[in-house]
Amino acid sequence: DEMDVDTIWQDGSFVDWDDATVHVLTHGLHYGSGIFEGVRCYDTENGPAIFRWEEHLDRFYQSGQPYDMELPYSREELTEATLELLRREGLESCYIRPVAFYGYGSLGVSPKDNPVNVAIAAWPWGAYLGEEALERGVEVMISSWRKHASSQIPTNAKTTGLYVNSLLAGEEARRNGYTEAIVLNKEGNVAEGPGENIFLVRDGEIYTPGLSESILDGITRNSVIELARERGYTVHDRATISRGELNTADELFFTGTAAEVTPIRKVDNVVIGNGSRGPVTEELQQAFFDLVERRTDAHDEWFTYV
Ligand SMILES: Cc1[nH+]cc(COP(=O)(O)O)c(CN[C@@H](CCC(=O)O)C(=O)O)c1O
Repeated sequence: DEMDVDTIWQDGSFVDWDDATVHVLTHGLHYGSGIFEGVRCYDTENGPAIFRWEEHLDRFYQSGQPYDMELPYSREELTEATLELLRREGLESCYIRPVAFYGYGSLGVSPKDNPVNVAIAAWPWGAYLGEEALERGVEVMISSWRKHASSQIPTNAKTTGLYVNSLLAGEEARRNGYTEAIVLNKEGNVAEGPGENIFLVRDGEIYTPGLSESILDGITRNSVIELARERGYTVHDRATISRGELNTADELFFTGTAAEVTPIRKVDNVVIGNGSRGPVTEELQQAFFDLVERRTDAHDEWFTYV
């Protein structure tokens, strides 16, 4: 395949990439009844290392909870399968995609006794929003689609079906010539990106929406908050950010496993700060990459070496 990866772990065994298929009457395909994770492995000075695997695994199991979806594999089994997959494929810097879903059985909204299927794939994945984005930043649009409220669907679960909200918002932005969207919540305050959390810098202090704003509890978000506080920044990690504050921000940036730390340089064609990566963003982006590529021995407990 084009990703130059031959095998996928599926329901307990390693299968050829082309054979990793499901039945068209799979429950998850019809009703979005699946959960997934996005994890990065970095090629570090001490060899390939998966960033915060334990926290991603925690969230993977937790994401199934609202749907009574119990994964039929232990943490050890999923961890060993992932390490074995990366070793077999000789993957060093890569993106890991665990997914679980109600499988083939009865149809109808209730998953009844349909099996829970689990797969883990991995492939090389570069800068999520484009190589130049990390340095120059991206131009975003505030989507006309709002984020679903956490009272309607648990926004802290990475539910596959929910990502049609992200698709609607992100494609609307790209259709209009922007790279990515910002999604407001039903109160009209800032939630996050379609696949990223968002941070705002103003007068040297850092703000990011909290869980009450209907966001995903991002692992990169939490890591960057810790890195910022270690560097003496005041971080308001349960902020309510109004739409208007985006325009008067000194700096804005996205965080995510795929997006890493991506500056935002324009919102709806309004220039943010100096119109490129801001100084605080650059400092935290550099700290993040120094950390994940192990040019520092800080937070070694965040790394699972392959
Ligand atoms: C809605 C959403 N919010 C925030 C984040 C950042 O969370 P974290 O990765 O734990 O820092 C992600 C991850 N988005 C994943 C899926 C991207 C995709 O295109 O699929 C990712 O970054 O892997 C989200 O999907």
